[in-house]
Amino acid sequence: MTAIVDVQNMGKVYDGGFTALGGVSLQIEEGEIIALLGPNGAGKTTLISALCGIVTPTSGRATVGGHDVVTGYRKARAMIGLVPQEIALEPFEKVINTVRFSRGLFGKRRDDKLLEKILRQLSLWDKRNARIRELSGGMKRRVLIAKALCHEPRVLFLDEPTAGVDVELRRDMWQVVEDLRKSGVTIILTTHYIEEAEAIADRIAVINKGQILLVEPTADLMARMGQKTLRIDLMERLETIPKALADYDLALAVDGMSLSYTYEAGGERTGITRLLQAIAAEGMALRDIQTNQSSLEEIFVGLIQDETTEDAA
Ligand SMILES: Nc1ncnc2c1ncn2[C@@H]1O[C@H](COP(=O)(O)OP(=O)(O)OP(=O)(O)O)[C@@H](O)[C@H]1O
Repeated sequence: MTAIVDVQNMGKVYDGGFTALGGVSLQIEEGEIIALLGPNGAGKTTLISALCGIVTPTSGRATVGGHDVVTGYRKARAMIGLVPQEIALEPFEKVINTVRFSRGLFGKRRDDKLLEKILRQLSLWDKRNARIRELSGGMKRRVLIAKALCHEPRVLFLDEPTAGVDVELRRDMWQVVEDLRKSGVTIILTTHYIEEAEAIADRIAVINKGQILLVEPTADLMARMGQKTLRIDLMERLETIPKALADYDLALAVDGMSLSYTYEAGGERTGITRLLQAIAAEGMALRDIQTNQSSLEEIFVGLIQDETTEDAA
């Protein structure tokens, strides 16, 4: 299958010499949700701005739906819906008019049926005659999505869709994104919230300092890099870790009532069987055991730190 978005070695050096993108390559398949995950200043907005023709790349190339984003700008842009980070809406305009106007900007014929479908999908139909300034922050964001969708794009870019949004609204937004995917739109979103990427993306591209560090299916990333911790609660208090268990890299809790063992969840050998046998051989009685999967957050922080350490070396 050919990628609907194909980025080849794209670079961006801003006037003044700052390299915001240092040769990024990325292929996005039709119908997927991909998250560009990275800290502030990583280059996420620059990348999507370059794909939308707002920023001119200084090297490399990219196509959207087969159209070059620079030489075939109009055709490429017609396939893209962009939901910007900043909420910039006309406060006195009615919801329906602002969305209708956006469609007109793409030279598309007025289509009230389509508008109704989009506004209903985003739970804005009841608010269609409300003025923008009367809406809550979450609704305003949904108006931005409606505006981005009204020219029937096949690819939707969401630049930090839930920045500054409370937890409940964030979940609503995740549902909106999932519903949009079901309607056939390919979605590329930027975020610094790891849990957001984990919750909704099929694949995650980790980006830092203008470089893509990895692109992987969310589940694989969790499985490949995820560590698990086995917590062993003891019946009796331990002063120190017994010598026979010294090879296991165990941590003893401050209260001496539990041991923690960290292992690679995806590894061929976890060492758990041997560890439990060694514990039994020591005559230690167990109260309980539990495992805990490390979150993508820890993985992400680990990746970014590795980069920083390598830079310093
Ligand atoms: N017009 C510009 N001129 C010069 N430097 C810029 C310009 N726009 C962005 N930058 C710089 O490029 C880097 C990448 O910015 P970008 O907005 O792409 O990052 P981001 O990953 O989207 O960050 P955030 O999560 O904070 O939005 C930053 O260091 C930023 O200061």
